[in-house]
Amino acid sequence: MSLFSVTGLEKHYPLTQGVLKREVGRVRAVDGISFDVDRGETVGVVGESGCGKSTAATSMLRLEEPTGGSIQFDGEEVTDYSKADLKAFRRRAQMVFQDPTSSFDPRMSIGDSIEEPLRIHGMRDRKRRRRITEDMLERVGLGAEVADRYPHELSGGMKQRAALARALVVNPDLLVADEPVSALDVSVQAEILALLEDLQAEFDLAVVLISHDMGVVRQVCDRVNVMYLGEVVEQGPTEAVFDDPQHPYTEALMASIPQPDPRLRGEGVELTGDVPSPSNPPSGCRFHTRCPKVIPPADVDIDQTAFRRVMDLRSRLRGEIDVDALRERHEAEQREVSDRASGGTASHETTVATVREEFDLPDLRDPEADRAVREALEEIARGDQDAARERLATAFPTVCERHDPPLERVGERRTTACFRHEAVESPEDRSHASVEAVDRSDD
Ligand SMILES: Nc1ncnc2c1ncn2[C@@H]1O[C@H](COP(=O)(O)OP(=O)(O)OP(=O)(O)O)[C@@H](O)[C@H]1O
Repeated sequence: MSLFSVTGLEKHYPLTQGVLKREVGRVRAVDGISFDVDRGETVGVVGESGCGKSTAATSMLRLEEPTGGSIQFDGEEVTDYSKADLKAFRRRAQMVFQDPTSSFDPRMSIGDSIEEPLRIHGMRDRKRRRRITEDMLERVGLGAEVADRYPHELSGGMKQRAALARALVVNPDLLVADEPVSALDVSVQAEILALLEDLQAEFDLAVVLISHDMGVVRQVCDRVNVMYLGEVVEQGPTEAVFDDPQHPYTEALMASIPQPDPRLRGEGVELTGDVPSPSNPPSGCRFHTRCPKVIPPADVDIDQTAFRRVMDLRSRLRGEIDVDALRERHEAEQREVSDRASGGTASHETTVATVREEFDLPDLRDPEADRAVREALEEIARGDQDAARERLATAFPTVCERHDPPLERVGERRTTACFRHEAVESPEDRSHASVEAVDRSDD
């Protein structure tokens, strides 16, 4: 059994309205994630800003109360802990935060800050506390003399070293580090990560490392969990995930790592659109509204890029497309090119052309699909975005929207939640794979 594991961990925040604070919805910041970490292991949680990583970190340590799921630590259920149990747990499970400046009291010397947890956990002997503190300062590469200095006298990197010293002074078993290097200069980041690795080996720690940066994860994590909108979409040994990512979101994150050698860059998949709100996550696979590989319907002859663009148009058809603004911009551009256009008499055709251009929609080779897009564009020009959305939803159904892909095993300690995880070559295979996946998700 692992030292620490979470199963179906969930943290929802109520969305309230009015003086009576009536609950009108929920922010599903963390929506049922599961993973484990063992002694001597560093497990990463990676994803874009807002995907729920920090909430996962604080909920798994019960710094905030989770709204669901189980947390196991050394064979015990953390959600059942009494106050006294929690105090003991807080010693054994430490957290390091992103901003080393705000984690120190500016009026306290570094030494006093570091020995404070020892005092809180009952070590009365002042000299002993000081000895341990100085020893810890040496181990994090700062030197005992730093004990008498104040936070403002230290650089960001030094403060993060001191923060590690404070976390480790009580000899914990588990360390949760939330973006421990993202506030630091790039030149200092590698040093702190190397230190974290050394300390982890020395103290035989289980480490959960939270980061938005795939480069950081690659450097220090043995295994990784990729999170999107409150869910884990892929997990596995870091090497394997980087060598052969199974989820398009993982690929997209990897493509965002700066890579000077163009031969080593990923497929260049680009993410379109913003991260949707966790208070109203998309149906089916939550990533389908941005996924470069969203699965087209099997009976429509359409290439991947064109399908993505149709889906981009669809997802904006909740009244989000300001047709008048688009038209005005288009007309202004036209006026610059020629004086022929006379203001205020924009035609229906102009609007259709403008929206088509805005979404970079090509003519489709499948005549029926092409007709559906044309008719939808007409409806948009007439101001009926609902009708256009309905039409496109009917003409371009996708399994990714209708069904939630389950996390499935795709290798040794590897799982992913994507209907495309099987190698698919032809559209026939793809539709077959999708149907199988749908069948499984319906079980
Ligand atoms: N107290 C709260 N009440 C309501 N919503 C919240 C609360 N805390 C966080 N959220 C929402 O939950 C979602 C996840 O936030 P979280 O900070 O965990 O993400 P993150 O991946 O750590 O992002 P970042 O790296 O930017 O901190 C966000 O949409 C955020 O707005």
